[in-house]
This record gives sequence, C-alpha cells and structure tokens, in this order.
Amino acid sequence: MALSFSAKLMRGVSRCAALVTPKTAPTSCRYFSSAENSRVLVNLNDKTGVATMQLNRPPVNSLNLEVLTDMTIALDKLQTEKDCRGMILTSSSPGIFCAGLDIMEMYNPQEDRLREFWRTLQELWKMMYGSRLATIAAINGHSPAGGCLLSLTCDYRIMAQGKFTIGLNETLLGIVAPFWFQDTMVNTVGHRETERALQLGLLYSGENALKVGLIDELVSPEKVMETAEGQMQMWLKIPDFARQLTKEQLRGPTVQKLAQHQEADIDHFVNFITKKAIQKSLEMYLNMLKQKKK
Ligand SMILES: CCCCC/C=C\C/C=C\C=C\CC(=O)SCCNC(=O)CCNC(=O)[C@H](O)C(C)(C)COP(=O)(O)OP(=O)(O)OC[C@H]1O[C@@H](n2cnc3c(N)ncnc32)[C@H](O)[C@@H]1OP(=O)(O)O
Repeated sequence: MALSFSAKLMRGVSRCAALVTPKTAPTSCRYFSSAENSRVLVNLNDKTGVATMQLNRPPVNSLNLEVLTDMTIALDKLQTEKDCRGMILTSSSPGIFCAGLDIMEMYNPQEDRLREFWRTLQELWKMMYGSRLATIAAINGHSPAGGCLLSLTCDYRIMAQGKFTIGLNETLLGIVAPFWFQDTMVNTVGHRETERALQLGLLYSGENALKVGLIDELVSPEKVMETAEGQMQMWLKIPDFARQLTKEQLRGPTVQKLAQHQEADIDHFVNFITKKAIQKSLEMYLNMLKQKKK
C-alpha cells in the first residue's frame, strides 16, 4: 500500500531524528544534521531559538527529490521543537543560493518518481509558506526559479550584492510556473510586476529585485548572515501568537488553494512535463547550460 506523505515524513523523521551534538559545538547549539555529506545542514541555537538551514548540495544546490525530502523533514522537526521560533534559510556554497529544481528530475522522468518529486515540492512549499516560524532567506548567491520560490516562502529576503540574479525564469526553459508559484510572486510584488516578470522569465539583478520588492535588503556578501540575524531579532520581538495568526490570515488562503487542488496540480504537471515538446525544450536548455562552459 502506498504510504501517505505524512507517513513517509514520519518514517524519515525516525530515520534521522537523532540529534547529533559534536564535541566542538557550543553548548547552546544543537545540530540536527551536521555531517558534511548531508544535503541540508541544520542547527538550532537553544539560546536564541533561531535555527539555520543550509542547502548543501554542491555545485548549485539544485532541488532533487532527496533534498526536498530532507528539507521537509528538517522543517517538520524544527516546527515541533517548542523553543524554535525562527529559521534562516541559506546555502553552504557562497555564490549559489539555489539553482532551482533539479532539471534532471524532469528530463526523461519515471512517472512515479516525477509524481513523488512534485508532491514533495508542494508539501515543502505549503509548510514553508505557512510556517509558524519567522523565516528569513539569506540569499547568498544566484536564486533562479525554484530557488526564488523558496526565498519567496520566507517572511523576509536579504540578498548579497554582486552579479547574482533572482527570479521565476521558467519560461526561459519553455515551461510554465504553476499557479501557486505565481500566487507567491503576486503576493510579494503585485500582479502587474508578476505578469511582466513571469512572461519574460525575468532574472533580476539584486538592485532591480530591491526596486520591485522581490527582496527586502541588498547587502555585501559578508554581511548577509549578520543582517539576517539582526533582522530575525526584530521579528522575534513580536509575540509569536500575534505574528503567527497574522501570517495565517494573510497566507492561509493561498496555501488552502493549493491544498484543494493538489492532486489535479500533480496530474497537470506530469501531463505537461512529459509532452514531447516540453522534453525537447528541457533538453535544449540543459545543452545550453553545458555549452556555457565551453
Ligand atoms: C500550464 C501548465 C503548468 C503546469 C506546471 C508545469 C511545469 C512547471 C514545472 C517546473 C518548474 C520548474 C522550476 C525550476 O526551478 S526549473 C530550474 C531552473 N533553473 C535554472 O534555470 C538555473 C540553471 N542554472 C544556472 O543558471 C546556473 O547553473 C547558475 C547561475 C545557477 C550557476 O552557474 P555556474 O556557472 O556557477 O554553474 P554551472 O556551470 O552553470 O552549473 C554547474 C553544473 O550544474 C548543472 N545545473 C545547473 N543548474 C541546474 C539545475 N537547475 N538542474 C540540474 N542541473 C543544473 C549544470 O548543468 C552544470 O552541470 P555540469 O556541466 O557540471 O554537468
């Protein structure tokens, strides 16, 4: 019998539930996952109640099924820690926050895995967007497509100055951002800017992202984390209950919309991605990425 998503989550939690506290760690800092080969590095500072989640899948932190699953498990675990109040999402590879979804999950896919991949992304998005935690994205590098989406699920975005770009560029790959990607963008930058950005597949510079409100702050790369930590202190000055209910009122309807159409969205995605023309577009985009190096 197929396991429900929450059953799979519980199975995953029990597999990686042990908290690892390395001898060298400060006593206030608990490591949920610190092994260098973990795809997601998570630690919780018991003194501040703030967790840091680092994407750790070099070279570009592309999101495959395993990374999405690990993130979901880690976030679920943090949210059940009653003393955890905030989370900073960042990357262990300065220069790349996240290259978005792993295109290899969508190119020549096996249908079962493709379905599970999309469902896991949906679940992560719902958890992140509706999280009881105050969440801040410390965007320390490029953040296209799914990378931009992840940052948009946070309550506040701080990006590193430099040549990095951010945006929902799906149309450049010949694919279409689904309605819940679009909703997240509309809720952040408004309808008109979303129309322009998504149709053109705009990748914004940090300066332009700041102008349209896609990010909240643009700081030098070495200041990204300390700015995130400082900003988090402000968010945590607000009583949790009041902040969480306000967030729920503002974001709940958007989360509900996906929850109500989740199965149809998976069918839609699978039908769309497996079309010959879409596979051809993905192939061309992958070749273009490889050619770039030569
Ligand atoms: C109406 C119906 C609607 C229904 C819905 C239907 C469909 C919606 C479907 C999907 C939505 C998808 C959202 C996505 O996230 S798609 C992914 C988009 N991502 C990108 O466009 C980013 C591509 N990458 C880059 O631009 C650069 O890699 C980057 C700027 C991030 C970093 O550049 P850098 O020069 O440092 O590194 P590279 O040499 O380019 O890359 C190294 C290595 O990694 C490979 N790679 C990069 N990105 C990806 C990726 N997203 N997935 C898989 N692999 C990736 C790259 O090819 C290199 O590989 P190799 O040559 O070393 O083998």
